[in-house]
Amino acid sequence: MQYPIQEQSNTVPQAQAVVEARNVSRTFRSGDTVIQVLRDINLTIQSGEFVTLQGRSGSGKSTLFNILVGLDNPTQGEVAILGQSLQPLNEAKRATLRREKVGLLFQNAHLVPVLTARENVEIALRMLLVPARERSTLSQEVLERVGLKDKMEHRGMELSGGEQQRVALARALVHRPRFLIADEPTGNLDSMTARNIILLLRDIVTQTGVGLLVATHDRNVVSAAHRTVNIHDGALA
Ligand SMILES: Nc1ncnc2c1ncn2[C@@H]1O[C@H](COP(=O)(O)OP(=O)(O)OP(=O)(O)O)[C@@H](O)[C@H]1O
Repeated sequence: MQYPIQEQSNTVPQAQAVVEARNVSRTFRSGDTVIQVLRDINLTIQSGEFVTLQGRSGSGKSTLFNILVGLDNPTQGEVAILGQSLQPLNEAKRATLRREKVGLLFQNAHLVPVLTARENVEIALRMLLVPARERSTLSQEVLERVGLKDKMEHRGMELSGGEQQRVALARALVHRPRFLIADEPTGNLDSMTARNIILLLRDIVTQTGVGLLVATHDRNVVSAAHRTVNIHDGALA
């Protein structure tokens, strides 16, 4: 059976824009009031690039993230993932592009507590109709990659916060996405555990060539990144 996971290669792919926002603006309407939440955003993340997004609460980070992965539409401008503009695509095609090419990581791991680490990771592959044997092999490989070789058969509820976040990272990476987007991934972790996750993210970017965008207030994440962009009142500084 064919499924859309690329063959693993030891060479990092040539730099390519994994996501590109061009002149993106977003307004919301509340009664007669129009609220401008994003203003003329231009942002490109290349493959192999680790970029952080910093901004105060309410500055527009979540709104931008939703638009970058096609969960919301800009009022003006456009977004392309790997050169494919999202705006002409219908919901089903966007969902497919997201499942195949994008990895999502959040502050909370959101594991299914009664499933094992491996089963939690396999969920991402079930949605891509990957056959059972491949699901198991790919999930084991990526769990090993995030340092959980010995905990694969532990249930989500038996893992520490840092281990759960590693499983969530494995789940976000198992289908070999080209664009990984993370919202405060170290927000719930103690500083030592957070540091390990940051080093792991950096290694993964270098080794796989995934493009990574992280919204964070964590100075250690910012200093590990190649570049930081600041958002203020919906505009990039
Ligand atoms: N659907 C909506 N309707 C009206 N206003 C909205 C809507 N979604 C977001 N906003 C407003 O847009 C602004 C930016 O919200 P957003 O959630 O993007 O900020 P944020 O930077 O992610 O904040 P935080 O760090 O607190 O999560 C806020 O003022 C919010 O109230």
